[in-house]
Amino acid sequence: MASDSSAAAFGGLWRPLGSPQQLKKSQLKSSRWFKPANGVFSSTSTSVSSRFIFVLNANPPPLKFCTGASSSSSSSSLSAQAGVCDGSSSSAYDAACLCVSLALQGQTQELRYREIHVRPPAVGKEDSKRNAPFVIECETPEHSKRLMEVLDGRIVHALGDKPLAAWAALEPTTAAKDERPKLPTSTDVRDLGVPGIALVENFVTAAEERELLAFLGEDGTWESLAKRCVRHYGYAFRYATSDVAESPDRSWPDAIAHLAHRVGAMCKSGVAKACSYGDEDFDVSTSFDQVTVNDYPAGVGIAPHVDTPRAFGPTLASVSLGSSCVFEMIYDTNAPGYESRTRRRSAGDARNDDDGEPAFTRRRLLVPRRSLLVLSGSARNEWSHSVPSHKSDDVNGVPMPRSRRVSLTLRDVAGAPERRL
Ligand SMILES: O=C(O)CCC(=O)C(=O)O
Ligand SMILES: [Fe+2]
Repeated sequence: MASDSSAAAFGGLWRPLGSPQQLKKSQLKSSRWFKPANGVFSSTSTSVSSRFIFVLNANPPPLKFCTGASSSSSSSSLSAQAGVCDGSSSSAYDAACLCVSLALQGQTQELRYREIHVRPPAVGKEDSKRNAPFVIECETPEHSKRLMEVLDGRIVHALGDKPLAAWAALEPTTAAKDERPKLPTSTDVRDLGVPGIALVENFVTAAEERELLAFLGEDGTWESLAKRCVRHYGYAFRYATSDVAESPDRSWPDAIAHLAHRVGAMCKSGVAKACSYGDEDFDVSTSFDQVTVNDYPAGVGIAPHVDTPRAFGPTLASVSLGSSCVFEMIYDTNAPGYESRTRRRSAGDARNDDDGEPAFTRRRLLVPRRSLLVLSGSARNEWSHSVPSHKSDDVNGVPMPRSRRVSLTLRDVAGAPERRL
């Protein structure tokens, strides 16, 4: 954190926001970025790369600020970035540049603008102007540390009616990432501590697995995504808008109908409930009318996400074929109601906070080949799920090589007028 004198150095433009806790951003869904304990680097601090991430947490107002207001000796070298912005689509980017420029002028004279690079968020994201994470690349880790200290937990006042809050975190070096203690992997959902999750092992036999894979190999065409192929039954899923087609527009072959019926019956029978953690969160009323098949090459996974509740009903089910894998469930503890929903904490909680409270809780579950995984309640709506991309999963110290994995995700299209089952 910068000292009080920095506020004067910034001509009153900045003030500390109090606890950086207020500025934690939910989109930082992994513990990749971190802050040193209490904002202080100790000899045991993780070593950092030259990059840090920087988030502006409000819609940037049209910037009225102009170069004339910054009359420090270094302003001439910075003025190109601190110019007037008309509030158009690039305003978040300009605001980030401006924040960094001010930080450089007021605090770290020896840093020059040419030594950093602000990367705007990926183009085309609808909300890129709000909560936009910027990656700042400095020349050295020392520079990134100093800039983070200056920017983190600050609010910019002179940019218009709406203040912009800044939240920053550092990137650990690759070596430091490898040094982190490995999270334990649960082999039983009841040890996982994620309410509303069930795992039914050996849900399909080896013969059924062969038949399903043979059927999928012959049936229709695959759609290629960046690293995996997908196919949909019942309703198409549109990745660009995270939505499904309005009415069923895909075939519903017998093999798929049979599987959907079996999964639905398993959920209703109470067997899935018996294999679950957190019964009261477990909704078993679903009939499945949409199936997405994911075909993952060896080592490929899927990024953390919550299946959009707008499109899909309260229960998700996934049947794993061809390979086991480790699922990672992530909960953002800054979301309201964390304590009441998560009844246990384990030594495996990932911590990237600076006051001992975990900012994100991460749990790992071994999902065996031929099993049925069911997500409902909190597990479906509040925890994001992912399959991290690894050639080999570490299961409590034992390497488990991953081969090609085909999963069938069964869902119920929210509000669909007709039910197939
Ligand atoms: O591969 C899996 O089991 C999960 C797939 C998934 O999360 C999805 O399709 O939304
Ligand atoms: Fe999913």
